[in-house]
Amino acid sequence: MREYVTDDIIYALATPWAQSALAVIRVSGEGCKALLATRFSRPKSLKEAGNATLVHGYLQDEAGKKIDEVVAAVYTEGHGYTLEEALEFSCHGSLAVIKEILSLFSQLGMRSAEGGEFTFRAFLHGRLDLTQAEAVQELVVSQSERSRALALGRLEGSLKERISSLKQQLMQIMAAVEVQLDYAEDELDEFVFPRTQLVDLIAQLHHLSETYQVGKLYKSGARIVLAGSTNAGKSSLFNLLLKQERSIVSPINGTTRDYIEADLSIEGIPIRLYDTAGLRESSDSVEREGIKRTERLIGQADLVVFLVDSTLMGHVPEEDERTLVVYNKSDLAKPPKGKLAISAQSGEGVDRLLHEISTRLTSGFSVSADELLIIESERQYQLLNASEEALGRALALVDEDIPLDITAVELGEALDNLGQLTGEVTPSDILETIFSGFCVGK
Ligand SMILES: Nc1nc2c(c(=O)[nH]1)N(C=O)[C@@H](CNc1ccc(C(=O)N[C@@H](CCC(=O)O)C(=O)O)cc1)CN2
Ligand SMILES: Nc1nc2c(ncn2[C@@H]2O[C@H](COP(=O)(O)OP(=O)(O)OP(=O)(O)O)[C@@H](O)[C@H]2O)c(=O)[nH]1
Ligand SMILES: [Mg+2]
Repeated sequence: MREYVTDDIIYALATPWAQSALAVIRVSGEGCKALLATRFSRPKSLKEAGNATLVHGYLQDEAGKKIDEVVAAVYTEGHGYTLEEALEFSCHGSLAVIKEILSLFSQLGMRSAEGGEFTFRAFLHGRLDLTQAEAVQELVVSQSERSRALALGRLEGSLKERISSLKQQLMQIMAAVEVQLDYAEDELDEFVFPRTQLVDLIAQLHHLSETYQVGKLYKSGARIVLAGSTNAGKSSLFNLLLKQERSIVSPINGTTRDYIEADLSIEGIPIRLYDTAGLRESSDSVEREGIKRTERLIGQADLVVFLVDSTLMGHVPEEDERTLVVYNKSDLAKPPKGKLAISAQSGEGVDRLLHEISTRLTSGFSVSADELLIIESERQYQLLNASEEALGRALALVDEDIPLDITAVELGEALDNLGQLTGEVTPSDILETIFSGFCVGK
């Protein structure tokens, strides 16, 4: 993998490659103001502009031909997102304009940025630690109100602060051990290992790493399959949830053949929802293939919403943690008492169903889904686990009265893992992997 060079001038389109009202092209690196002043209609204004100022003018080519009328936002060194001297050009969002400006920038000898390179520089110059840098991308890709709010919290440093507190506690334990190792035993009062603190620290680490279950759900979402006999109302419910007539609804049994999928969000959880072919014995080979696919989807689902037609009842499967039985057509027939009932026609009971779905998906978590600090990065999860495991080993060593210097090694490893989390001791190839997953221009 290519190492990021960090002392040159980089540029990138920060908005989509598409026609729009405005487009933003950002530039970062020492000397970018003076360099771009050579292609700006008001070179002196740009060169001398102070931090956080806007300069209006034209970008023009070497021959002085105007490319576009733009507004340049100016950041001086020590300011702005990257903490480097930087510029942002807001131009007209035409593909022709964007192409010409990018080609102008390339001719000037600046380098087109790799994914995540602006954020990498922000990290390098200390604006963000690694948990905050990861939160930037998590914020960019967040799709629900909740994952947005959680990512913003991490960007503001909620996770960084929590890790810092955990590190502080660990270092206190390590300091006590060091004192004991550094001085001969007879110089000290009898040493008591701070066992309670260590046990407590392990519990805190465990709690934080367990929030990944929730984070993963809000980030990657869940697959929900609507299943049931033909005519139970699966397609009607599918359309109702999507607020759109996506799937064909008809009183004919076996209307849906191939499954249909769509995305929605239920109480902040991203959901991929499947409408499937109704289950019944069929002599039609096409329908049988559809039913086979339904069965395959059921096998892969995080949750199966099994619809039962209350007017017919028919086959009702066992409820389990992956299967939610729902009685439809409550407007026509009374469903059994105490069971979840809806009318996909009138919408009655659907809010309760949505809430039940969200409860099901978050049940079994050892931390509350309402937790304010939640991690969603697998990297962070693994480092927290590694740290927790090292502390677990340290505790076992203490309890077996093994010499303290061996315990100290485990404590050191736990600290090292926390350091990798925030990026103090993260090898450069790992950093590259993290940042290269970001959007270009971020
Ligand atoms: N135009 C623009 N919008 C953006 C960004 C950006 O880089 N440019 N961001 C990035 O992707 C995010 C915001 N991040 C930023 C962080 C710090 C500063 C900044 O200039 N900080 C000032 C101090 C500000 C203050 O005092 O409140 C500084 O360092 O002097 C700017 C943007 C989202 N919106
Ligand atoms: N009265 C009433 N009719 C409903 C309700 N839900 C669905 N229906 C009707 O039941 C019939 C079957 O509905 P669909 O949504 O096509 O059923 P399905 O489960 O997708 O059926 P297949 O695709 O054949 O498996 C249609 O005529 C719907 O209008 C309901 O809650 N109340
Ligand atoms: Mg259907």
